[in-house]
Amino acid sequence: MTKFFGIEVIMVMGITDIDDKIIKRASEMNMSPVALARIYEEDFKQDMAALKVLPPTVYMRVTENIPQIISFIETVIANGQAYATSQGNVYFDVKSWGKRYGVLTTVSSDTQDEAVNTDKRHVKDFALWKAAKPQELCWTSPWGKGRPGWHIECSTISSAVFGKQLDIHTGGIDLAFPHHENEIAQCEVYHQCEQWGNYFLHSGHLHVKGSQEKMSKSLKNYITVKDFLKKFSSDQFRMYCLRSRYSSAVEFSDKSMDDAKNLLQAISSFIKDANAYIKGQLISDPVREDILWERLANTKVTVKAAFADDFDTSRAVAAIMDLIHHGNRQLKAVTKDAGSPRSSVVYGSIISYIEGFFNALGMSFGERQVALRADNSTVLSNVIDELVQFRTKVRHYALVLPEAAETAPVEGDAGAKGSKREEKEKRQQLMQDRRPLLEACDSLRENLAAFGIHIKDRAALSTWEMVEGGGQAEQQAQEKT
Ligand SMILES: Nc1ncnc2c1ncn2[C@@H]1O[C@H](COP(=O)(O)OP(=O)(O)OP(=O)(O)O)[C@@H](O)[C@H]1O
Repeated sequence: MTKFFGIEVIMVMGITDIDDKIIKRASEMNMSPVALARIYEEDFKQDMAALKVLPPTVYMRVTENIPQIISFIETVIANGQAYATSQGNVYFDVKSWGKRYGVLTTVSSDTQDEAVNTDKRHVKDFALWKAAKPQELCWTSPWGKGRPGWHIECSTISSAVFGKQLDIHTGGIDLAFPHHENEIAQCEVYHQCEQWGNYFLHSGHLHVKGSQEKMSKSLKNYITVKDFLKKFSSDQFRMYCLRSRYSSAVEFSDKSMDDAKNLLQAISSFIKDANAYIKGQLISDPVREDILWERLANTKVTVKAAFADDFDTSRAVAAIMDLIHHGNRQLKAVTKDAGSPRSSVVYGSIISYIEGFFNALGMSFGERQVALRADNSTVLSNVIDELVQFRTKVRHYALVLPEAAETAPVEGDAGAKGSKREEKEKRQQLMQDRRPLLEACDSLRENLAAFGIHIKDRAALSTWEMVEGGGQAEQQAQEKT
C-alpha cells in the first residue's frame, strides 16, 4: 500500500501473551505464562525478520493493556450489551444485539437454546472477562480476579490506537468467525457506531500438498519457518506467496517451490542479460524499441490495476513475466557486432521498473542484490568478475588464430600451394597447442556451476550469474571466501 499507492500505513499487531494454551504449557514447564509468551514472541519476531516481513509500527501486548481492557468492558456493560455473573465472568449478550451480529460471515445470533453447564444466558454469548481458576495468573477487576477473554483484547488495543474507526483489520480466514464477528459487536457497542471496521482482509490457509487440513500446530503437519529457510530463501517464499491471491488457500509442495524458484531464475537471467546488453557484453540485432516502450507502459498500468483489485499479486507477477518474455524476445544475441545502435535506455527502464517492483515486495535481484548482501559477498562478486574477465581473454586467445593463419593463398601459384599446406599445418598445430586452454576454460565453467555460478559464453564474450540457493557447495564456497 505504501510503495504502490503512496498510502501511509500505521500497523498495530496485538500479541496475545495470556490464554488457556499458554497457561497450560507454562504450568507444565513450571514457569510464568508471561515469560513463556516472551520466548515465543521473540522467536516469532526473528522468524518474521528472516522472512523479511516488515515489522508493524507497534506491537501491543495484552498483559500491558489490562486496565484499558477492564474499562472497555465496563463501557460495554454500561451500554447494556454485556452482563456479569455471580461466578465472576462477564459475557457479551449476543441475542439482544440481534440482527447486527454476523455481518462478515452471516452467522445468526438467533438461538432458543439455554446454555448448559455454564453461567452464560445463551450458547452464543462469549466471554469478555474470565474468572480465574485457582493458581492461575490473574488481575483484579470489578468482577473479581480474572483475565480478559480473547476477543476483547483486540477490540481494546485497536480502539486505544485508532479510536472509533479502523480502516483495515487483517487475520487468517479461520478468525472471521467467531473472533472478528465478536470484535465488531464489542466495538460497535463500545463506540456506539454503525460501522467500526471498513475492511477485513482474511488470508487463505496454507495446506500441505495432499492434505485437506490446513497446516496447524495441533495437527502437527507443519514446517517451521527455521526449517523452511534451511532449504529455501525468503525471496523464494515471497515468490511462492505472490503466485496466488492472499485470500486463497495455497498448497505447499516441492513442485510449487520449484515453480517459484524457476520464475526467480528467469527474472534474474533476464536482468543479467539486459545488463550485459547495456554494457555491450551482449551484442544483439537491432531492437524494436517502440514495442518495448509500449509493453513497459502497459505493464505499469496492469500492475497498478491488479494491486488495486484486492492485491491480485498473481496477475501483477504474470504481467511482469510477460514484459520479461518480450524483453528476451527482442534480445537476439549475435556473434558479430554489426555496429547497430544499442537500445540501452529502454532496457535500463525495464530493469529499473522490474527491480523496483520486486524491491517493493521485499525481494532483490542482480548486481544490486549482491551489493546489498554482506561485505564478503561483494568481494566474492568482484573476484568472480575478475576471474570471468581473465577466462574471457584466455578463451579469446585460444579461439582466434592469428590473421596469417587464416589468409587463403593466391590460386595457381606453385609456391603458394606449399605455403597453403604450411599454413594449414601451422594452424592445426596452433589449435592443438591451445586446446588445453579451452579445456581449462570449460572445466572452470563446469566447476563454478557446481557452486551456483553460471558462466554463459556468448561468442567471444562471457557473462556470469549467481543462481540463488545454488546448494551446499555454493555455501561452502562463500564460507571459504
Ligand atoms: N495454515 C494456516 N495458514 C495460514 N494462516 C494460518 C494457518 N493456521 C493458522 N493461521 C493463522 O495464524 C494465526 C494463529 O493461529 P493458531 O494459533 O490458531 O494456529 P494453529 O496452528 O491452527 O493453532 P492450533 O493448532 O494450536 O489451533 C491466526 O491468525 C490464524 O488465522
